Amino acid sequence: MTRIVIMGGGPAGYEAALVAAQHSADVTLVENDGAGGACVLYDCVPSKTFIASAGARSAFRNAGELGIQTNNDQAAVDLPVVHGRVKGLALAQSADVRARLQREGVRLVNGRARFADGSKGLAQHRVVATTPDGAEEVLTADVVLIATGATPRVLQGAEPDGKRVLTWRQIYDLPELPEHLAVIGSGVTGVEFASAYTEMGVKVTMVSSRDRVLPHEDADAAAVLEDVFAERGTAVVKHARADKVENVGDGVLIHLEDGRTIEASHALMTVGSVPNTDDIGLDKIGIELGRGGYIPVDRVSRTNVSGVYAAGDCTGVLLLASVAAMQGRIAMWHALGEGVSPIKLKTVAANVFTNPEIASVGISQQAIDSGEVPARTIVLPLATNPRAKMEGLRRGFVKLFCRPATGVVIGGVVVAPNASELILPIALAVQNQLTVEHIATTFSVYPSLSGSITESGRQLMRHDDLD
Ligand SMILES: Cc1cc2nc3c(=O)[nH]c(=O)nc-3n(C[C@H](O)[C@H](O)[C@H](O)COP(=O)(O)OP(=O)(O)OC[C@H]3O[C@@H](n4cnc5c(N)ncnc54)[C@H](O)[C@@H]3O)c2cc1C
Ligand SMILES: NC(=O)c1ccc[n+]([C@@H]2O[C@H](COP(=O)([O-])OP(=O)(O)OC[C@H]3O[C@@H](n4cnc5c(N)ncnc54)[C@H](O)[C@@H]3O)[C@@H](O)[C@H]2O)c1
Repeated sequence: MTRIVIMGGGPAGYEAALVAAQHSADVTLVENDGAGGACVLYDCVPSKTFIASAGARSAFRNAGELGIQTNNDQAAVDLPVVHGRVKGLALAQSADVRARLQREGVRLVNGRARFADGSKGLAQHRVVATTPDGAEEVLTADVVLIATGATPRVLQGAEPDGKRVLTWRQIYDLPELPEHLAVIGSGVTGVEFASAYTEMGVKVTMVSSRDRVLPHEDADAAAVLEDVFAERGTAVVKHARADKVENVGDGVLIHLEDGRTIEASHALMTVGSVPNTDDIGLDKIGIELGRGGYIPVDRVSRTNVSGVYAAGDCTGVLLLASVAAMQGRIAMWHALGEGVSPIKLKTVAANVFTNPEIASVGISQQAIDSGEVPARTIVLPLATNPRAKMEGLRRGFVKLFCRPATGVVIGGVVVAPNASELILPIALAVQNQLTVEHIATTFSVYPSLSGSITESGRQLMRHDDLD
């Protein structure tokens, strides 16, 4: 029986463990914090639960436009209930993951794992698990999966204190909503929290080191978000790189590299993550870290060391729970001799959980505009969609990209409420090389936002006919 040791119990680790157990391997998973990992306990699950409460407040406040008057247009936030719900759901989800792993026969060890091989190049590996009480257990493995995830990046001079200078893992301990929150870093994490706190009624200032928010996402989508921020009074300070963040007692003072300063009551640091790779004994087995401290892997999650795989945020491939889980599964299928397809990043669907949401899949508009990928494109503003009009939605769009000659769908972007749900038909098309004709001739419900997706297909098809 193949002995497998997994270091870390986030989506990469636990999904791998499930696959390995289903293939009758002997699986031990060593996890430091709790089943589900940082994804479930501190990052993805808590943030999306918080965002759900923020969205409920917005829906309540916006009901007036549709003719529904509420008695209290302020829609008060009961923060202990919101935070209690966030933490409760995270713990419940972690317990579910734990129960599932145990049901499938995975052995769980609560502790910190590190390699302890006596020399490099061995056929079997030794992993030492140190439990919270300091006890050590030595595990021998034919295959090891490193799935240790990542941790919030700390800027020197802006060390979080948990009171006024905060990481996203500390905000759910605040007794009250911040009066004025400065969100430092305008990547996905930053804009999600800026959007959610704005919806909660908090004054928010975004500190963006670039000329726009979401520098890695679709530029038109980011522009919609900036418009929404402007309409709701969320300031975006651009070309602003924070050098130092001071807790000045009754607030924070943010010093920018160019000498400007920004005052706020609290600062939320969303300046990225660093992989958890520096104290797990990689030197003992001969893995050299790549740029940013990530573990280099190939498309079936192999490291350069035989029998050692890595998956998830510690590899820096695409920092998403879905990708982590797929890398983990692929690692186990490969290690256990199953037929496996290398991971295909061009088909990954992702979503930014702002209001409106921004979902995307496949080739980007930027790759098309730069001439890297030839494509025909269409953009349909949601304002033309009957369902959007009924629901009072003014912003958002559907974009669809296809190959010029064949009409095969190669990507798309949706900016809409629930874009995370609407992207699936485009993802399905990209994954299965469907054409715009397939999309155009599929029935969508009338009236529905997804009608804009089938209409995009029809508009691109019309170009086809003219070719
Ligand atoms: C605020 C935020 C929101 C996000 N929202 C989304 C989202 O909506 N959708 C999405 O797809 N992705 C989201 N992500 C990204 C997603 O959370 C990560 O991609 C995902 O958690 C990666 O999973 P992982 O298994 O690699 O690592 P993790 O979830 O980080 O789990 C790794 C675990 O390993 C443990 N560990 C570390 N070292 C050791 C050791 N030596 N021994 C034992 N255990 C160890 C850690 O304590 C941790 O529990 C979000 C990220 C952030 C920061
Ligand atoms: N909905 C989701 O799926 C979701 C949510 C959150 C995060 N994630 C994933 O996690 C990954 C990390 O995202 P992230 O937003 O946490 O990190 P990031 O690295 O993408 O963004 C951090 C931003 O902070 C900026 N920054 C760095 N130092 C700064 C400084 N001193 N002052 C001002 N700005 C500074 C950087 O320029 C960057 O734009 C992403 O790949 C994302 O896909 C996904």
